[in-house]
Amino acid sequence: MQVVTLGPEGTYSHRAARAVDEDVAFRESVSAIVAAVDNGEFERGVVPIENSIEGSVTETLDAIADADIAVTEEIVTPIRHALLAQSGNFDTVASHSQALAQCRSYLEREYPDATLEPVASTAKGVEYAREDPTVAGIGHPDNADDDLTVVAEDIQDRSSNSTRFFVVAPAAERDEGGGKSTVVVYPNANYPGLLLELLEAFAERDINLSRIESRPSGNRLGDYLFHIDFEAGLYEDRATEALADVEAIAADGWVKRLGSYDRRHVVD
Ligand SMILES: O=C(O)C(=O)C[C@]1(C(=O)O)C=C[C@@H](O)C=C1
Repeated sequence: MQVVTLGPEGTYSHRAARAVDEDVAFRESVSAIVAAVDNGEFERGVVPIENSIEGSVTETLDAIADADIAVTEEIVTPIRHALLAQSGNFDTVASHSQALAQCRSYLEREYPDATLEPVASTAKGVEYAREDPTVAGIGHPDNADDDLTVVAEDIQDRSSNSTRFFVVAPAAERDEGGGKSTVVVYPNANYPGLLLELLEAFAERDINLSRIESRPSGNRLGDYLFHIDFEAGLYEDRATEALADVEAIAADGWVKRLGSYDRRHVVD
C-alpha cells in the first residue's frame, strides 16, 4: 500500500510514513497530501499535526477540516535537528518554518546575522544547501553525505522536541475502535458559555480531552471551528453520549467525526 507524505525524500514526515509502509510517494504540501487521499489517489497519507515546541501545524488542521477523510492512527516521533552545510561558511539557513522556529534560540545565539529562509520542508532546505555553499539546511542528520556535513547536532531549543503525525485514509475507513478520537466541530453560533457547554459534554462523562484548538472558520471574523482530541473510542457509550450533546450544541453547524485510533511511537 503506497503512502503519500511531505517530500522530498529525507523529511521527518518521510521517516514517520515509513512506519506505515516502505512504499512512499511525495507531495510538496500538506494540503496536496490530504487532497490526494481525499480524491482516492492514495490509501494512506501521513501529515504533521502538532509539535511539542511550536504547537499546531495549522495547514494540516485546515486541510483535514475541509476534506472528507479518516484519521486511522497517530505517530509520535522525536525531532532532533542537525545543521547541515557544505562548510561552516554560509549566510542563509533554509528549512521548514516549523524547524526554523524549533531552533530559534540556537540560531539567534550562534548565527544572529544569518538570513532565515522558510521552504516547503526540511529536506527541501537540505537540497538547497547541497546546491549552494552559502546555504545551510536544518533537518535530520541522516541527510548528511560526502557533500554535506553536519555542522552541529541537536540544535532544537528543547531536547524533548517531538512531533505528532496523523495517518489519514479515505472516509470509508473511519473506525470506532481505539483509545483516542478526533472530531471537528463547527457550532455556527456565538453566545456566552458555548465553549463551556462543549467542554462539559466531555467532562460530565469523565472523558479527558488531550487537545482543543480553535481555527477561524473563514466565514467571518470571530467565527471558529474547534478541533477536539479526546481519550475515548467512538465505540464507547460515554463518547456516543458526549457527541450527541455536541451535535445538539452544533445544530446550526456540523460535527465531523474523523475516527478513533491508537498511538505508535517511531524512534529512529
Ligand atoms: O519538513 C519536514 O521534514 C516535515 O516533515 C514537516 C515538519 C512539520 O511540519 O512540523 C515535521 C516535523 C518537524 O516538526 C519539522 C517539520
